Amino acid sequence: MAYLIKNVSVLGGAARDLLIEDGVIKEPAGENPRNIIDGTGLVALPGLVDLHTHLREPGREDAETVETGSRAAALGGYTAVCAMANTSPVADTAGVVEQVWRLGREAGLVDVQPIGAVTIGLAGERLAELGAMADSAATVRIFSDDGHCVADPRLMRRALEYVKAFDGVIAQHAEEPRLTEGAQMHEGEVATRLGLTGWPAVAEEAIIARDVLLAEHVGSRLHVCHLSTAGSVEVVRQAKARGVRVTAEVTPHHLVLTHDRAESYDPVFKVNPPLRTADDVKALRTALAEGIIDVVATDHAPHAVEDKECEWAYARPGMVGLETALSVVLSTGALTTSDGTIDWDLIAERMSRTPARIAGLAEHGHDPLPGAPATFTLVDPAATRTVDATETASRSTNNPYAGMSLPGRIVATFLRGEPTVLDGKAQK
Ligand SMILES: NC(=O)N[C@@H](CC(=O)O)C(=O)O
Ligand SMILES: [Zn+2]
Ligand SMILES: [Zn+2]
Repeated sequence: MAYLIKNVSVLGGAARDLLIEDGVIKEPAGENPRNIIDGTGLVALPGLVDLHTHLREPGREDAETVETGSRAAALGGYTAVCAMANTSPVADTAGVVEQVWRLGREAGLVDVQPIGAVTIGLAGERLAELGAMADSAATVRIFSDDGHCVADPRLMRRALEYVKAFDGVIAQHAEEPRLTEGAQMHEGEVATRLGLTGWPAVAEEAIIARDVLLAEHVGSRLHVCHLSTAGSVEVVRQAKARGVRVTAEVTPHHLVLTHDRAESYDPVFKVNPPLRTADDVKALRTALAEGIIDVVATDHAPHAVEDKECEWAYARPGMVGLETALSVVLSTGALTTSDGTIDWDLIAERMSRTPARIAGLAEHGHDPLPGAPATFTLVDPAATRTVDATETASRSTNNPYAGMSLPGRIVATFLRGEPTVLDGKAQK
């Protein structure tokens, strides 16, 4: 079906019309199609790409499935998500990554690109079959033991060496396990006051420092998951200045929430790495604007009610984030031009083009202009909404923004010319 989008601003530019036909964007000419979308006041962005999503299938379909997570992603303006490997069974074989990839195709809401585990069962002892996953139908290029750190430096080195052959990348959950035993939240004054065991910033920074040296030594690609401290920013800054092939992501929640949220003892705020200090938040925003942090990635981590609505110490870490990511980023004002207006080009860079490039997703990250694949999203930047945790396509409601008023609303999302979202509603 063809669509005509009238009067839409592409990346903040002057209003124009776009024809969506045969899976691509065209210059409108001749007879107009019957389906017309009024784009007045809307901004077209390349479909967002998430490098870090937990879809929970196989194994915890009560918390999320590939389909429900894909729907949440489309509603958040995403057209591709990279699915983390910490499922049950773990995505550490060609069979499991192909299963996730196939479920994503069947759901048809976003492209689901599986991430493969680095080590068998995420146990940190033996390398998984990285080559078989790379050669599989899922063509895995990103490998991660996320949820766990590849703590053994020899294994990390081997993994970096191995993926170099096919330009793969190791995405590290940077957490020195000996420094975070029993940790419940960020190590600092709030943890001291609440009497909770702390997760010190240096547990993250020490691993990132080690890994950039390993990546430099091997000449391979390292990606730092959910970077959360000002010190980590400095380690990455120095490594980039030396030419190390390192990229880094920040989550929306680490850009707005701080460790004092734990004072509520509400486990919805329990997450790894933990919410940090206001100074860290400031440093992360600046680093994202500068490009020391390359991308925003959601770390969408849905959890079933019984794993969240319990005592803080027993609750699983993680929070949902796909449906609110763009709004949260807009709310920070971090990606603005010198006159304070939203820098849509920079948003496209951090949330679509760069993640697409890191993941090797050639069909994503293209500006929505004639000639490009019709894989894009339409945002209403003037809209505001109050977040309701239960109004979600996700199976889980562990939403830390509940009750907050956030700017921006996704009006439509298209994947290869097919609408996955129209009028803010999922089409499948
Ligand atoms: N971020 C989290 O707190 N939890 C993630 C794992 C992870 O990203 O480390 C999860 O799988 O629930
Ligand atoms: Zn992690
Ligand atoms: Zn994660």
